[in-house]
Amino acid sequence: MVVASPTKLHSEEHLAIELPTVDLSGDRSMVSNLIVKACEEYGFFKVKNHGVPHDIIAQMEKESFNFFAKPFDEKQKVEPAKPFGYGCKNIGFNGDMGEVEYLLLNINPLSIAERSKTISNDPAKFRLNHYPPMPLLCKDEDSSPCNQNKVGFGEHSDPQILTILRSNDVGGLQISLNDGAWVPVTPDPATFWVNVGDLLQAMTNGRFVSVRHKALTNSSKSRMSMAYFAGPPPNARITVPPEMITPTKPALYKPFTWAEFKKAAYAMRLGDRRLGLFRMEGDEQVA
Ligand SMILES: O=C(O)CCC(=O)C(=O)O
Ligand SMILES: [Fe+2]
Repeated sequence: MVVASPTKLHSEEHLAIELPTVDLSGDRSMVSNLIVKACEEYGFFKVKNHGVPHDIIAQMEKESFNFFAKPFDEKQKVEPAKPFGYGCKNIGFNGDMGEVEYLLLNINPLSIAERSKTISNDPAKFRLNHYPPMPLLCKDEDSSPCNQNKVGFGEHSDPQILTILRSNDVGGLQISLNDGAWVPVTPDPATFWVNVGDLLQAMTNGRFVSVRHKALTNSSKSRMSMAYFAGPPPNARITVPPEMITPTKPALYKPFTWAEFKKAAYAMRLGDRRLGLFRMEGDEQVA
């Protein structure tokens, strides 16, 4: 893995960074070390040689495009996304909007939970996001060229343990570094991205970072992303292994259950820092 030092691009807010890539066919202990480092540094990494057959992914992408190409009335015949179904522009329940339409699906219960003690199928969420092409926005009323991509999915972190994300070959995803700079993620349809979610940040006492990210639309091409959100069972208590709590690194968060966290998250806006609600008393940090 090579992580190049950041270099400024022409646009002030974007950094060109080579994000960590983990080759899952590599030596297991090396793979683990790379994953830990990536989760600490970025909360985000790419996996290659993941073993999911290309033709299955291609078929899923084709079926997803077929669904979103249907007339709006027809798509609306699917249940509204509460919690599973079709949604358009409205993201969540608190007024967040984006240039995205999506399908939230439940996952075959046998597929994941049988293989994992931590990840639950209760309910497991799979999300298809479709970002139709959108004309560029103009910055000001003056004569400067129109060069701003519209936001498809606004800035947020994912609440679960981790997310496995994949898109077609159209760019748009950006991740935020600790200092707030945005890094565009180069699309790579043969690979998956893994995002650390809020729960994993809490479970590691802040050692792994829940990556903030957003997706912009493209001006001429449709973008399609697929995300699997891995969460625990609702009554799971989110705790930190004792060895991760030390005098110099005291517990950052009060214990909570996933059900409590979800309830709090559903009452907040997409971009709110939910973990802030569970910080230990007297800790003035936001998340
Ligand atoms: O479309 C993307 O690449 C990101 C989507 C996303 O962040 C989400 O569904 O939570
Ligand atoms: Fe996300």
